[in-house]
Amino acid sequence: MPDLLTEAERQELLPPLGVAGWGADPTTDSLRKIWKFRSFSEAWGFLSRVALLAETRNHHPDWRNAYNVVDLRLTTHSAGGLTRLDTEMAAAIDRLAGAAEVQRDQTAEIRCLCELRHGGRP
Ligand SMILES: C[C@H](O)[C@H](O)[C@H]1CNC2=NC(N)=NC(=O)C2=N1
Repeated sequence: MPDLLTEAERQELLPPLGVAGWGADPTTDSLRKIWKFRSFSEAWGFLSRVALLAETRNHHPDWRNAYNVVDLRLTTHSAGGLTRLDTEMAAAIDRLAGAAEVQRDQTAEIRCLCELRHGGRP
């Protein structure tokens, strides 16, 4: 089983991920990132690539997809928190996202293209 990150490892590994738009979800000790793609098709392409990566690494994200938005969390369930599997997977996922807008404020409501139908401004 992978070891939980030590405090020193967190201080080394997490800040660069923060710069890349990953947030720390304190309640579940996980990394979270939210992408907004130009279409559902692009979001689904990304999900497919991440799914294949997850299978090859046997390490799986917890995620939600609403139309063009992907909201993804990484944690190591068996260890009960963050391990190197998560930080390494976060970096690998970043290489798969392509052209997508990152929603950095994770406290803001998630707005997807579907709201256009209701007169919203995504
Ligand atoms: C049996 C199998 O190795 C485990 O269930 C794996 C699969 N994928 C996993 N993914 C994640 N994120 N955490 C785990 O603990 C985990 N465990």
